[in-house]
Amino acid sequence: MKICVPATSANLGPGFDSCGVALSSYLTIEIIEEDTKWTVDHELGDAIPHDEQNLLIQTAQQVAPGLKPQHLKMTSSIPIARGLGSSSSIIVAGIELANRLENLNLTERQKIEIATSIEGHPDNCAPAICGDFVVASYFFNQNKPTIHYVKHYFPECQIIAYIPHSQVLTKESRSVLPETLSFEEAVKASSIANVMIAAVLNGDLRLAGKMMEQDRWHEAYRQEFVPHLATIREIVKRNEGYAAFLSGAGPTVLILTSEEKSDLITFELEQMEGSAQIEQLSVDREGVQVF
Ligand SMILES: Nc1ncnc2c1ncn2[C@@H]1O[C@H](COP(=O)(O)OP(=O)(O)OP(=O)(O)O)[C@@H](O)[C@H]1O
Ligand SMILES: N[C@@H](CCO)C(=O)O
Repeated sequence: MKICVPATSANLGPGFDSCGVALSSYLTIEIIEEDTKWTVDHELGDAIPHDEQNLLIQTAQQVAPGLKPQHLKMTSSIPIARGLGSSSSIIVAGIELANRLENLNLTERQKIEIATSIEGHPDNCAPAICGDFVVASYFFNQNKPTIHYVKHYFPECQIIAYIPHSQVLTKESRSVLPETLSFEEAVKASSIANVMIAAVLNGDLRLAGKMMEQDRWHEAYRQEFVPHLATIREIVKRNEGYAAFLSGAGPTVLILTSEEKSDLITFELEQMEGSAQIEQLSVDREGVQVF
């Protein structure tokens, strides 16, 4: 059995902690055999545990405490701590691992609820589970966690990810956010997000892109982690791309463009100073899959 989970890009500018899109880069978990202890074979570096300390196993055990240990193989093309949902991908894989090994028959909603309670916000894990574009809300109502979510088709476009080689942990990137915003500022920020979402639903990426670049919730506070964002925005604007915005907590910047502008924008990104990997991606429409 193989579990395959897509990368995700959260926020899309003003959809902070709420909107996300699944992308064509994947984490794959393969069950090799039942064993006497948990082992995770991977080549993702020394910081990622090979034993039951791995977040994959921790999550699976949280969902199904009596799980029998397995020998697993993990491969991933989702870079860690770059803003492409690596932590959500592993949490979603852990939930699916427990689901399949214990025949729990978890529904899509139950998986989203579990993943969100671990991750703290639904904008990466919901699209990792559902695929495509997901808008979600998560709040506590009389101490009860409440989730609402809607999956919708994301318009066809070219997606370019500018992925710096340096890592930024979500925790670190959230620590610079303000604790409060004024009522006036919150109304502005929310109206921009509303138009962004409505434009995506209408298939109007030109308008959606304008709104994606007008975020007022988080990007301004995170500038220290993304000194490259301003230059990328100039390149995208000059070449009439749709938008460039911080992917999740950064430092990756996601660029949306039409097919005809994609090669030129990619070429200009490659000429930029600094070390980054540039990948052309597409929208994953399926979410987590088991083969
Ligand atoms: N394949 C993996 N196996 C085990 N743990 C992982 C794996 N991938 C990510 N993690 C854990 O998730 C952490 C990174 O999560 P973090 O939320 O900081 O970044 P991200 O999910 O890549 O970015 P973002 O949430 O902004 O999209 C890693 O430090 C590690 O603890
Ligand atoms: N909405 C989250 C996504 C990263 O986990 C953030 O921007 O901090």
